[in-house]
Amino acid sequence: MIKVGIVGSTGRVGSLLIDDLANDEQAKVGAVHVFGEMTKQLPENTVVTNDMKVLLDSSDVIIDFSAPVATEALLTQIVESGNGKPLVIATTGFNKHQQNLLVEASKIVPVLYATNMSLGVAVLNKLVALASKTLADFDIEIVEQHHRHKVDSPSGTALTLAEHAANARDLDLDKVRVSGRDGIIGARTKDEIAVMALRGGDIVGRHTVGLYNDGEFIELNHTATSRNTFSRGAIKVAKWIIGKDPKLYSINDALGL
Ligand SMILES: NC(=O)C1=CN([C@@H]2O[C@H](COP(=O)(O)OP(=O)(O)OC[C@H]3O[C@@H](n4cnc5c(N)ncnc54)[C@H](OP(=O)(O)O)[C@@H]3O)[C@@H](O)[C@H]2O)C=CC1
Ligand SMILES: O=C(O)C1=N[C@H](C(=O)O)C[C@H](O)C1
Repeated sequence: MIKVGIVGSTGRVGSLLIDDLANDEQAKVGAVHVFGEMTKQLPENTVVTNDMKVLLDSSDVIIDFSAPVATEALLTQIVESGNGKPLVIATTGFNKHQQNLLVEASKIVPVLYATNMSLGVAVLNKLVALASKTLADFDIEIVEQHHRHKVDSPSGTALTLAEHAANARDLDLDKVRVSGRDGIIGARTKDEIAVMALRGGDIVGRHTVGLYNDGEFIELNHTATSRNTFSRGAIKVAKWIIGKDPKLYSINDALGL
């Protein structure tokens, strides 16, 4: 059995990972990193720790749905020690330093980073690239909606969708991204890509990429209706990444897209 180590094990998705792994025939929970208190019943012999080294030593692969500072501690442990285990990183909201650490860690162990672990969003990214390139005159606007507890904005998925749109048009997203409109801001500029966030209730995750022109528009939408979509997607790619060479992989590599 593959022993999975979980960072963010007490969280909304981490908790589902524990449930999904209890029903998996190839993988089980080997160890959990606990920051606060673990109240959930764990399988017998699960290693419970607040030490990233112990977590790594007790696991064959790590799945991380946590917070940027927690992922940073995991990555730092690997970069400073020069060894570790394959990583599946799903946490969003990283700063530049944390993004660099991800790249450094991927020179030591295989790392798959995906801002969204669903098959649907992986395909949506491709559709957005195609539509953005083909419909070159259309205005691109992205809206994401999430539950009231989400702490980062805009979502990692929305930023990844925006990157696909910008890259397809040879634009630098940092230069063209708009994150708010308020007051007499002037007319929309041709290349800008707005990424707007709504928060409320228990919305699992909804992303809409609109391409608007005079006389017609297209809206490409993905809605996650269950958080298990993410936990099960992460378990699938965790099985795939074991045995791979150190490198930064995308979810498309794992899904063969
Ligand atoms: N890529 C994808 O498909 C998806 C990504 N996500 C991302 O995953 C992350 C987690 O989401 P979600 O489960 O909803 O969040 P939660 O807030 O429910 O869970 C966060 C987890 O991280 C732990 N944590 C927080 N701070 C620290 C810290 N300083 N050190 C160690 N552990 C810490 C929490 O522990 P404690 O309970 O003790 O506070 C908790 O276990 C977010 O970044 C979210 O955007 C979410 C869904 C899908
Ligand atoms: O925090 C969440 O819930 C989600 N976060 C991810 C993101 O920021 O894109 C993925 C998903 O939309 C749910």
